[in-house]
Amino acid sequence: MNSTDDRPSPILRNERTPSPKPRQPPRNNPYLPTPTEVFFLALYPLVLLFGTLYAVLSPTVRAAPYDHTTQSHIQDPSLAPSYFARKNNLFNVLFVKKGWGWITLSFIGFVLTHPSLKSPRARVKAGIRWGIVTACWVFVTQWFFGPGIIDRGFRISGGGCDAETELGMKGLVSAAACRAAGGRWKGGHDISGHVFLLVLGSGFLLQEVGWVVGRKRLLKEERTVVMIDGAVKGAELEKERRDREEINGDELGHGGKFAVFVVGLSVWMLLMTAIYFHTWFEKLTGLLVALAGLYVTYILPRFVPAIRDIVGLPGI
Ligand SMILES: CCCCCCCCCCCCCCCC(=O)SCCNC(=O)CCNC(=O)[C@H](O)C(C)(C)COP(=O)(O)O
Ligand SMILES: Nc1ncnc2c1ncn2[C@@H]1O[C@H](COP(=O)(O)O)[C@@H](OP(=O)(O)O)[C@H]1O
Repeated sequence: MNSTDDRPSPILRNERTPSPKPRQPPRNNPYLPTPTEVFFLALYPLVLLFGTLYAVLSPTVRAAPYDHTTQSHIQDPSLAPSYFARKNNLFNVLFVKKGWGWITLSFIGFVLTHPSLKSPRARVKAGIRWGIVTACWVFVTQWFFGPGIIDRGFRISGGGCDAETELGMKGLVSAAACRAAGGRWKGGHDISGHVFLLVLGSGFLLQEVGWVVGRKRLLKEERTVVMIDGAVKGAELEKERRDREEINGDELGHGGKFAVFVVGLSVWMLLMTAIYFHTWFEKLTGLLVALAGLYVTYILPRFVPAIRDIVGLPGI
């Protein structure tokens, strides 16, 4: 025999041959959304794509006169292609224009009524995450050490207020100030505030409600987290023992149902924005800025333990 191993075979040695280990499915990547999250996130670009294609292909929408400066159809009810193409439609005035208020209200309703969120610790952490997404909303749409990021982006990309040159009025650095002075805010890249708000707000509610309510029933998959020593573990490991003794937390409840209604309405209005307003590129940048906010709030803490200690993860 040519073999260099001159020990008797395992059978002769009376040793057990090692049984092959059952194959574990590969762990989800802590730096990326889980497959279920990817499924829900993919709905946003699909809605935007569908709306944009619908606008291009629909004879009614194509035939309606369009103003490229305001990025909307002519608002005269007899010329607008649909009720939803008008800025003064009730859904826009009462829902989207007060959008962050509705998102906040439904979130508070869910947190205060759901049995899984009874512990003060879970409520405080959920409140901190609300603070982060709210800060994103404030910075992008309202104020960012001066004008919000949308208004700053508009000016940086070459836009401005025509009243500044035509009427010689200085300092009209936001769309609101420009319009208040009777000017037209034109010429720049106008990140869609509607797309941003609707994606950020509904994505926030889906995370907060989905991981609490669907964790046991719908989502059999695990979120993974990076521990201080660099090891990748399942996020459930960090759930407090007391919280693991399961409270019957897989029912939506009234708060959850209201939040799902707000998410549904947001997706509907997103589709309306996609069909009747903005260029495809402005909708895309609105989407990307919102996704960046969701990434910072929900994925970043999975791989930065120090941040996870403060903000937690929904449902953990
Ligand atoms: C670490 C620094 C933190 C900085 C900020 C932290 C948070 C400060 C507190 C902010 C108050 C939050 C209040 C929450 C309750 C409400 O939201 S009530 C207000 C209701 N208003 C809205 O929801 C307005 C929503 N509308 C818009 O954002 C814009 O109209 C738009 C939809 C983005 C589009 O604008 P257009 O003008 O139509 O283009
Ligand atoms: N789904 C929708 N329904 C009605 N108006 C919409 C809309 N989406 C966008 N708009 C309007 O289009 C303009 C640009 O929106 P945004 O930049 O926020 O995406 C805004 O006009 P006004 O600012 O004149 O109200 C906004 O009200």
